[in-house]
Amino acid sequence: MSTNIVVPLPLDFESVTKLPNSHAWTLVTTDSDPAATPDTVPVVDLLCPNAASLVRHACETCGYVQVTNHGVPSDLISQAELQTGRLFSLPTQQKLRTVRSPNGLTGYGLARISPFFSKRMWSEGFTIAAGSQAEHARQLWPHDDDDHDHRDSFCNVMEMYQRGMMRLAEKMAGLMLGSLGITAAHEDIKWVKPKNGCSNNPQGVLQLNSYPVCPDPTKAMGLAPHSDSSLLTILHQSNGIGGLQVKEEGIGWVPVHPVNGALVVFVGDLMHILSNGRFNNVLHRAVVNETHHRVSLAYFYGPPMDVKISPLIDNHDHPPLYRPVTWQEYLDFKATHFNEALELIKNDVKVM
Ligand SMILES: O=C(O)CCC(=O)C(=O)O
Ligand SMILES: [Fe+2]
Repeated sequence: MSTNIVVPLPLDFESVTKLPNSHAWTLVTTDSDPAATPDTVPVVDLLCPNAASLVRHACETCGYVQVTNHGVPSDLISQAELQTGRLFSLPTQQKLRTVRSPNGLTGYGLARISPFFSKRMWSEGFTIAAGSQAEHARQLWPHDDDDHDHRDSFCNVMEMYQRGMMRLAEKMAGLMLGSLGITAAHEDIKWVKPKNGCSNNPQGVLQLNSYPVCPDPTKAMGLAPHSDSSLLTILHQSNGIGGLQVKEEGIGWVPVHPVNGALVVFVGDLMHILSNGRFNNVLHRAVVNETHHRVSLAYFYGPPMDVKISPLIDNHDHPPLYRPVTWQEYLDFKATHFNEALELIKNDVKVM
């Protein structure tokens, strides 16, 4: 006898004209001041000679930075956004062929953080990892010649996009760590620049997010507040359609407006650990709107699964704040404890 575990599915957004109670949150727009502006708008040109120190400052204060001259062709980014929009505009039944299994990583489904909230989010997601786009594309477009075209273009673009993201993620990891005086020669982070043929490679997961037009955005939540479990995350958001917000100390929720040609890079929880708490793993969320379908592409970059991450800046003044943890162990922790996960791996630092 088999037990069927019911996977909660995203809403069929097109079929609803009113916000269902299941998706009605309190305190969504009332807890953010629409006029709030960030203290600084951290935009860094990666070709600028002092990019490293600007990135360090942004990571220590804001916990994110918008980077320009990042080396990922704008045409590739537009193609990836186009393919993402096309994927989410498929009929629900078609998307459901790739539904993520209860313990699975890839495919179509609700935001992974959904179980921690009693209300549903106004979004749907599609996760790609370790070449999973090929299998999912076959499920999405199983038939004729037209399908072949869709399948090939989806796979090619997503493959190239992930390659571009991995290169940029390696560059950003090197820049962030280098800005703290930790170079790739450091034994503990040799994996950032693996040698050819090395099996111990950093990992990347591509999360495509879709936020459909919403009948009542003041009560809906696109993606609830969270920090990312990665080392760093590279986010592309639709041009001209805002929705991303970050929590700023003493100010509250402030919008991160898309900057033309820029990609947003977030400090993830693991980078916060590596930097011994110096880099701010900023809380962020996405809100929705009444007129535009918004998509975002988040690339989560992390260490090889079996590598222990521990604070690399430890001296007498700053003893290590956290215990060593692998990405997998941390993800398991986060899956149980969500935003409390970091607190729970803290070392008992004695204050003298
Ligand atoms: O859509 C956005 O702007 C945010 C997405 C995000 O934070 C995530 O996927 O982790
Ligand atoms: Fe995020």
